[in-house]
Amino acid sequence: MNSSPKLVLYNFSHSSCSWRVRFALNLKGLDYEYKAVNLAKGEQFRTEFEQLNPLRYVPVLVDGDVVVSDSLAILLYLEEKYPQRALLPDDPRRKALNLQVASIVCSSIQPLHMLALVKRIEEKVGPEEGLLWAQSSIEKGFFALEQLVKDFATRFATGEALYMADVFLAPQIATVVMRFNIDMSNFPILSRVYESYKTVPEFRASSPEAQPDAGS
Ligand SMILES: N[C@@H](CCC(=O)N[C@@H](CS)C(=O)NCC(=O)O)C(=O)O
Repeated sequence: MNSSPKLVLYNFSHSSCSWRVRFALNLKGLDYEYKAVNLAKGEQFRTEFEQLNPLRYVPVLVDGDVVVSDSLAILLYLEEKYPQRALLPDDPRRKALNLQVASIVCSSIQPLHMLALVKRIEEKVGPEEGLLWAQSSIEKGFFALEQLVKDFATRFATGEALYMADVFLAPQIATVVMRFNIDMSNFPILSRVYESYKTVPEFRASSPEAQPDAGS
């Protein structure tokens, strides 16, 4: 009998950061308990959640007595503790490329278009400025990513297999297409790999619409 406690993921259906972790858990075949933190209702500010992550952001993974927040940290933790279905290649060059893509998405793109920031810009600078700021930040990042992966991308961002770069890119592209009306024709490589992601069952199963809190 497996005595390990079940993993618990505190997350929100429509959060792209949460989507990365759901996608990785699915790829690794890890069962987890879904705990919804409804960001639209401000549930990240509840005391119980703040005790798990004082930054009050989702996702947070709980694995027994280990609590990890921040999607990149969670992915690296999962990779070490649950090495099945590796999300980082052995080759140091491709491994670095995967880490670079993941880091760019989570530190140089997503934080620049998070809803709290966009709302603040709309309030302080002007109603149209939030969307324009988000779009220019996303496009700058996507142009850089296109350059970065151009010699490696085939079916997926860094080759024929799905790796960590894809785990970060797939929800990122899906989210900005839906939310920020990004014209993906400017990004032919990202568009091509995005078409591949849409056929991956583990990605589809991790999408916002497939989650128990999708309608909330
Ligand atoms: N670097 C963090 C960022 C986490 C983050 O920005 N989470 C957003 C949702 S994608 C959030 O919880 N926002 C709540 C808020 O802004 O109050 C990660 O990758 O997990």
